[in-house]
Amino acid sequence: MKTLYLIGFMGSGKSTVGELLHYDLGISYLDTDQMVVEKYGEIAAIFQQEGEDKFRDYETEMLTKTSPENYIVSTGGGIVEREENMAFMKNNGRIIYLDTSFAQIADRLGNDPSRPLWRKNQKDKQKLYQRRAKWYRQLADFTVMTDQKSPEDIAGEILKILEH
Ligand SMILES: Nc1ncnc2c1ncn2[C@@H]1O[C@H](COP(=O)(O)OP(=O)(O)O)[C@@H](O)[C@H]1O
Ligand SMILES: O=C(O)C1=C[C@@H](OP(=O)(O)O)[C@@H](O)[C@H](O)C1
Ligand SMILES: [Mg+2]
Repeated sequence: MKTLYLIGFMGSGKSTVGELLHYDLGISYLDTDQMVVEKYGEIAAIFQQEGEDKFRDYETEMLTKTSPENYIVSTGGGIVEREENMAFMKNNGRIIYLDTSFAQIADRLGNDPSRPLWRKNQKDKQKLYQRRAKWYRQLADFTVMTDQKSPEDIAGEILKILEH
């Protein structure tokens, strides 16, 4: 199976659904954020001490380590901030976009302090959401709407997509 990259905004469920698919399909799993944390430490600390650009370097480093076959990869919401990342995923695997409304994301994340870009004010977060939504849509081979669905239902929809 070609590697599956899950993309979407923070809180769309990439990490949660990625792990479910990993168990359902019995194939290997990676989360680019987890890989960064294991090598470089907590994300909030990286943003604070080294800046977002350095975090993006680490994120790209981890993405380019992922293999084109037999992996489920949950990406970070900002993976689309670099064109080289988008090109890498397009050339190496299949891309599924978890499309979630801003309102639902706000419900899920609340005041989560572990995501530095979620600490911005409401207007900036909405702008970021709109700017990235375009890229997610363009990049995706498939899109799954996630509002009002459980992670299990979303994983089930993806499994159906993979059967075709
Ligand atoms: N379909 C869903 N319905 C309700 N809550 C969800 C759903 N998917 C994820 N969550 C919750 O939203 C939060 C963010 O999920 P996560 O998988 O970390 O998203 P991402 O990796 O896209 O940022 C977590 O608290 C998770 O339990
Ligand atoms: O959207 C972003 O720029 C980010 C999303 C986060 O991952 P999730 O999308 O898994 O929350 C994480 O990579 C970091 O906090 C930056
Ligand atoms: Mg995640």
